[in-house]
Amino acid sequence: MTILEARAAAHAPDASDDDDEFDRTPDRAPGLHAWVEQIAALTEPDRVVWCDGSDRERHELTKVLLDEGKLIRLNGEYRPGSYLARSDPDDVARVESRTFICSASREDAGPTNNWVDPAEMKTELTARLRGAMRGRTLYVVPFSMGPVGGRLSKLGVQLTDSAYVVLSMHIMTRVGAAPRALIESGEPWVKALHSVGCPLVDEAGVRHPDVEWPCNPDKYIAHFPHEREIWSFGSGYGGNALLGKKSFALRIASVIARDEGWLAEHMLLIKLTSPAGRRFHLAAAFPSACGKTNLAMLRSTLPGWSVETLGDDIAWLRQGEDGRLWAINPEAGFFGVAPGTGESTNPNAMQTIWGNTIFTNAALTDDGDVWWEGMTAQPPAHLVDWTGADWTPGLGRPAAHPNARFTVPAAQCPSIADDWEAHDGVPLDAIIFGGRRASNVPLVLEARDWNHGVFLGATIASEQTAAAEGAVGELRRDPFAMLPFCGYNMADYWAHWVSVGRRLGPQAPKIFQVNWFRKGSDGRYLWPGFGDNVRVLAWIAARLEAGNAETGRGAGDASAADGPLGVVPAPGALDVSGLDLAESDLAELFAVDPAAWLAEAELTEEFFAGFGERVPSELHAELAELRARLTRADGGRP
Ligand SMILES: Nc1nc2c(ncn2[C@@H]2O[C@H](COP(=O)(O)OP(=O)(O)OP(=O)(O)O)[C@@H](O)[C@H]2O)c(=O)[nH]1
Ligand SMILES: O=C([O-])CC(=O)C(=O)O
Ligand SMILES: [Mn+2]
Repeated sequence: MTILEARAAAHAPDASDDDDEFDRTPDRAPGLHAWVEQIAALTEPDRVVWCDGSDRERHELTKVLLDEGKLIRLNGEYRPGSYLARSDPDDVARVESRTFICSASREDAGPTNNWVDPAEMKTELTARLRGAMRGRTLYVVPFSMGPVGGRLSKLGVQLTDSAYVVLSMHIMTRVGAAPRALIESGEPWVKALHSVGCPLVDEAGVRHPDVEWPCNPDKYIAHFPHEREIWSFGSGYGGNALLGKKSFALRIASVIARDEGWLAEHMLLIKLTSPAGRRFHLAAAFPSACGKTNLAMLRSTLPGWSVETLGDDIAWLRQGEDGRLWAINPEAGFFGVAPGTGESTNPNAMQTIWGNTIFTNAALTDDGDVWWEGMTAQPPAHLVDWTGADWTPGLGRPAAHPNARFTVPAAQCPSIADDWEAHDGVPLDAIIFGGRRASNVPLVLEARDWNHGVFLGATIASEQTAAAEGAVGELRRDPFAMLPFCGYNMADYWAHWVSVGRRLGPQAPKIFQVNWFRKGSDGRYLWPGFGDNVRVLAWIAARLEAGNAETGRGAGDASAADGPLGVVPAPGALDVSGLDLAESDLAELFAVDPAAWLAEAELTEEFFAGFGERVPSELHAELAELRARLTRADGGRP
């Protein structure tokens, strides 16, 4: 039965007898079948539809959403096959305060996660889910994270009562018969249950009209790492509802990775090619809305250098038979930040979203296209803003929500690498950590060794962005850009990184830290960023070449010098030719104020103390080493 037929049947008088598609599904995966039946009995949807990921399904879901007024069709002349969704104004970003890691003990979740006893959480959520899908359709969405059947790939099934979520899962993951067949053949898989928590029929059996963006003021994004399960209730927003992404590929996968000896990371993945044709694979972890998608799609301003895109948000890293660390992007699409994305900043993203794109919370132009702040230098004279209200420039409020997003297939990206779906992934040469820091953190530095790199990752702080609730601009620790995404105790996660490095030994990727966001005393960004970030990548490549030539690490060739924080470019080693960059700004980009850093070291000590005994001794040793170097740089004052 197709989705439209199922809906028609459900509205026919005697539909209830044969509308359950799953009754006619052969019971080859009793776990899956029984689970779907159990959730259907609990949530009481009008019907259950098994999704196959086909184009036909996509068209039918789109028609349903258009008919229900939940999508607006954009002008096909400008944006073929594309739609705009407007969310509830209270459902626009991830809800970290309502995100839970329900491990067996509070200590396993650690001090950075919200913890609730798993049995208690299931009892509470079961009550919330009772009848939660009344009047709606329960979609069963089998999917693969990573290419279907790939060595590093993993399987999941999302149950959801949102057609918008199914359409988005079509783009962001590999949905369909192939992952379902693997699940039915007995491969392990992750249960991902999602409901917007907004039934259309109340307890008395009275049907209520639907709304443009159903959701519930009470939200739960709950993870059960031991059972490898996700229960998400009350939100339709991407990071809370597209459960393959942050919930599975990071929170649950980080636990699987700990148990299996690999790494699930909040990292973009790129291939960098030098003028001499040398190729480097780099992964970079930046907190939400701190430049991953932009770096992943970088268009080089340095002649001869190029960047190809492999992934823009998540990377799974695993040691290969050759002893090196190999990486895949487990996703199939991009869920990118729209504001700030324009021809001048990210032309590859602008070309990627030429069509077949779902926009959420963008503004609508009078001729049926989308617009957001930063798409063009001048806004159109009139828009309908993300809330559906009329908008004209000068109103003093943005037309698009600051966390407006585009959802688009990765294959449409003009800079996508040929091998982005390679089953074994790509061998990694370097790992980069970064954050949004107006002060203190230099443009780039290189870790002295793996453990120093783990220390750099563990101590990242970044200014809050609109990607999650909270005060934008406030500085917070975001170790490894994983603060909201680590599915277990963050200190254990650091220890896991240390142990992975030990296993990789000399084959480990080199580790770097970058900061595109340093500001001058006048408040302007000191570094041009975007395409010019390739200049930093070129220096990193030079360091990788130097590392290959030498046996050891650290400074020791013409490209680098030793600094208190790490290895930095030697004078002249960073190519800034043709940039309008004052000598004083360049100096400021690398300035290290030992007093400010000693104060930051104090805060790091406090931060580590919050994790107690579980912090690996290697990180305490790195902190001691940092303080010693800073004290020497400060003229030896204690
Ligand atoms: N000044 C400056 N801004 C940048 C740079 N790179 C990205 N940005 C801006 O930072 C914001 C977020 O960039 P994204 O690339 O979407 O960030 P992200 O890390 O992919 O965000 P998530 O998808 O939320 O994880 C956008 O407004 C960008 O325009 C840069 O090099 N310099
Ligand atoms: O997960 C989301 O909602 C969007 C995203 O990429 C992030 O916040 O890091
Ligand atoms: Mn992104």
